[in-house]
Amino acid sequence: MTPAARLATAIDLLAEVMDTPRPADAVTSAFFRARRFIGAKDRGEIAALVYGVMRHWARLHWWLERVNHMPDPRALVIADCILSGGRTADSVAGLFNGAKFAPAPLSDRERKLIRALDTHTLDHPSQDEVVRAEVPDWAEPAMRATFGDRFLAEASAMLGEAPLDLRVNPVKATRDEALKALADAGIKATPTSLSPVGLRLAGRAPIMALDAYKSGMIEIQDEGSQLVAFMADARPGMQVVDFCAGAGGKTLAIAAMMDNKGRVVATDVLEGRLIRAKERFRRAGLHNIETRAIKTERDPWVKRHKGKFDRVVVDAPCSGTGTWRRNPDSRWRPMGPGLGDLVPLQASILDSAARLVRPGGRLVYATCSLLREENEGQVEAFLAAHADFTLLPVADAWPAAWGSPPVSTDMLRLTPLRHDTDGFFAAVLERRADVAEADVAEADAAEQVDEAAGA
Ligand SMILES: C[S@@+](CC[C@H](N)C(=O)[O-])C[C@H]1O[C@@H](n2cnc3c(N)ncnc32)[C@H](O)[C@@H]1O
Repeated sequence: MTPAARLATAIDLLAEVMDTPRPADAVTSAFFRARRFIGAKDRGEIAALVYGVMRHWARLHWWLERVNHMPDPRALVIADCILSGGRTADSVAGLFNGAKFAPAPLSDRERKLIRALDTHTLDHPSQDEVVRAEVPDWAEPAMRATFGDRFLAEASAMLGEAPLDLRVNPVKATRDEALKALADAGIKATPTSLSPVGLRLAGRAPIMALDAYKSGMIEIQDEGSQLVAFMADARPGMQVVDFCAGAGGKTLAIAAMMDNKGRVVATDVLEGRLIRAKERFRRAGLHNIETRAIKTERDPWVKRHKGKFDRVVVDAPCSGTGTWRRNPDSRWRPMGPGLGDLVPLQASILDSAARLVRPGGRLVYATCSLLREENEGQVEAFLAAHADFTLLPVADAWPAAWGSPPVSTDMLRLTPLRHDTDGFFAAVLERRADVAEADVAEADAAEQVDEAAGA
């Protein structure tokens, strides 16, 4: 494809992304599936143009507003070419030439636009901090409350692309064996510094086409997500629930730690996700996982299995603020419920899932959010309401066999700035081993009153 044809295709893709509430990665995959004639290199460059616009969204809108131009897909791509791509106005005019497969020629208004933007760059001293840091209004107060004077530094660390990380499946291979398999396929990777089974790729690579992936030797998983799964310290023979298992990213890591011994129950309210997860479990050679769709977090299954599990992991639905590098569009149109609905839902899920933990067992609460109210705030509220649980510091929760813990704090808080992982949070709550029968009976009675009241 010519550079002009790539630009024209990028404008079409951006228009589709802007025209739907669906996540950009899903729209992009469907767009290229419908245009199989576009080669891998061109696909990469077209996606990079569109993702560039989404990463520069606030600043591009700031500039377009300043020069009084509508932020339509053409204008956004034109502005990004000049402000971030370093193109001159003349070179942009040369690409919008109306030739076959090229974008239509610039209108008079667009000609004025490129002259106004010529020689400028994305950042401008008059931009507010939130514009420079690409933070949407809905997240600003919570991010400021979380980070205080580190707000700009933490937010700025999320402007770039996330690295591509892999988790080596210990049931199938060692990290050295996986490194060799990747090297044999011409892919450069290095061991991750925090996860003992992680690999970080030097760039992008078609991982899913590799034998090492198809045979279950490696999985795509951010290093931070791997660390969250290890916080469960799931051991062979244990009974474990992954309560919000989704497509099974953490379930895979947890079950692999158990070396196929014991049982993992992966539950979720979305059955479709669990069905997709099953294929991943099969590929990974893990036979100790069963899936169970639940209607809500208060599904009768939970009551029937009260106090039965050594480990219960709650990877709660959240704002996803920790994954902004990976999904830049999600900051501009949060998918699903907003913070006002998420926070009570997280509390309700945690409260219900806690019933599954046996005395002496552990509850792991995790999110891919950076926001205090979804993280420490939830844990503090839970502990205040559940005297039979205590917080286990990371060093005490971390699996002894996995070397030193990644942090020395009470809870695991990972940010792109400080750990170069996605933003993740995890806290381990241990249920007192001596929970008396009387306490359990009292909790049962309270629960029956709640149920009778329709809570
Ligand atoms: C952060 S995602 C889980 C990601 C997954 N653990 C992984 O590592 O791939 C949160 C999941 O919670 C599920 N969920 C939402 N509401 C729920 C509820 N009330 N009870 C249980 N799961 C719920 C969502 O369907 C979603 O799959």
